[in-house]
Amino acid sequence: VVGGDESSLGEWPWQVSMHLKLTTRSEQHACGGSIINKQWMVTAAHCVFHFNKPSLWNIYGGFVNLSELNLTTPFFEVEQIIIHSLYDATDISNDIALLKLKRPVLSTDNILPICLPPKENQLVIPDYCWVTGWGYTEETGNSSNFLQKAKLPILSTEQCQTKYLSKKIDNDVVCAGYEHGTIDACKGDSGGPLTCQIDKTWYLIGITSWGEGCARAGKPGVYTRVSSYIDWIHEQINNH
Ligand SMILES: COC(=O)Nc1ccc(-c2nc(CNC(=O)CCc3cc(Cl)ccc3N3C=NNN3)[nH]c2Cl)cc1
Repeated sequence: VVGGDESSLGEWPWQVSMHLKLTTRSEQHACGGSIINKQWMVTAAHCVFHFNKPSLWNIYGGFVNLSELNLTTPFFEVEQIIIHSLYDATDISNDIALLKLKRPVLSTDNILPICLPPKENQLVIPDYCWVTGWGYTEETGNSSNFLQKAKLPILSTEQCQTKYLSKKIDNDVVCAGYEHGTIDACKGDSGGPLTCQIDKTWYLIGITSWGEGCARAGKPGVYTRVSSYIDWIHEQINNH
């Protein structure tokens, strides 16, 4: 996250770090993700598309400081990876995937699921929501040790389309960002949550997906709109 602030433990208890095992003894934060119930988490399809073997991933939750993780830190193992069948890497559409964890997550103060929104736009999305992650803090920077958070204005689909004239911006994505840029998600944040507090409840409104650079003026972040995939999510969870 560019232009964000450090989060405190327990502030975003659904946020997980997905570590990709590069060799038997080395792994690295690759993407964010969100816990949605005891045994399932949601991330971006592009995070797992080329790495769709469950044994490649270690999932860490309940922490904010990446540098405190070591090879003795407990992690969740992945049982199954379900990538949306209509995910298209060329236009990054349907950028959503579900991971079933091998064992149920025991909720603690620092590990709790985020609510899924109702399908389609039954909820009124507030003017501002929050993006969180351990991604780069500058476009040409590096990832953050501490989980970052940033509040961003939500754009209408029409507004967002005017920012990306060469792309197709439809109602399956939601855009967030200031006209002047400055604050945005960045490399390493993808798969993580865009969350909004509505009537005291936090909802997973978006999944960090793509943008043109990070925090550039007139180039908002583009997030998979979770409310467009609620039927798909429930179908997968009930059938696997
Ligand atoms: C110590 O461990 C590490 O350093 N690990 C580590 C892990 C992952 C990556 C990494 N991840 C990606 C996938 N894309 C994103 O994460 C955000 C895309 C995105 C979304 C929005 Cl909404 C807005 C802007 C952007 N945007 C555009 N340009 N840049 N960002 N690319 C790379 Cl590189 C790099 C290093």
